[in-house]
Amino acid sequence: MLEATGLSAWYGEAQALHEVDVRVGEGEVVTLVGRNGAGKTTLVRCLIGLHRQVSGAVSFLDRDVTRMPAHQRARAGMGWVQDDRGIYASLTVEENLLLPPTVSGRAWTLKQVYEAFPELAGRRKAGGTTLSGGEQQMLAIARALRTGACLLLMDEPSEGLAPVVVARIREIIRQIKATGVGILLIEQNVTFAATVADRHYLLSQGRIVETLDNSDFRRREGELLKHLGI
Ligand SMILES: Nc1ncnc2c1ncn2[C@@H]1O[C@H](COP(=O)(O)OP(=O)(O)OP(=O)(O)O)[C@@H](O)[C@H]1O
Repeated sequence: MLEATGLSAWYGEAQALHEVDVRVGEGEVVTLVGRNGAGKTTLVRCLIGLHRQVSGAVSFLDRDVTRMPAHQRARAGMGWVQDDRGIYASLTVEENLLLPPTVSGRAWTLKQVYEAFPELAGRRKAGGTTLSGGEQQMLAIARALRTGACLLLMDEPSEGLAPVVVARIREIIRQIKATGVGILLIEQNVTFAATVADRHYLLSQGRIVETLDNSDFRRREGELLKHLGI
């Protein structure tokens, strides 16, 4: 559903991505793994249309979106789950859930959200920022699903969460995958990545240095941890 070919990106004169190719299929979970500064965030920003100093091509659902601005890519079905979670502090959980525009017929209803995220159902009248980190992460994911996005791009969904909450996020990702939504995760937590994804791209200095299916990734988990320093 998403395919980028020969993506290069710059910040002024400094090149941050070099001829990167990535692909995410329907119902596929793919991670971008690499050290700080490897280019993971830049790559996702290029895919969703937020970084414009770029060359190469991006296609989404068989449409060339290379020149499409970010808001149109969102309308076409790309859902961005940011690392700061982007929750509106002055709104309740339910108001946060009612806010996103619907972009497709697969948009989750409030009922579906509350069934899949009982944690949010219990907190529907609570202010957005009174939530725990895990609940905020769930709200950010649920909001993207409310739009009907068919591809979710997530920035380190496991970051800063207790192991029991990380396990819950893993469960949620699997549940979303089962609906056919494609998921691209920036993930520094190799162990989490290995338990949730089908495929992994290793980035180093703005280049994809390896593409691994999950069995190879798991087999090399120790080595990857050591060599990547992540
Ligand atoms: N706004 C910016 N201006 C100039 N250079 C930038 C900017 N943002 C990122 N860079 C540079 O681009 C390169 C890739 O950074 P990027 O943030 O994409 O990496 P990352 O893998 O996401 O790292 P992190 O995990 O720390 O977010 C780095 O060399 C970084 O210094």
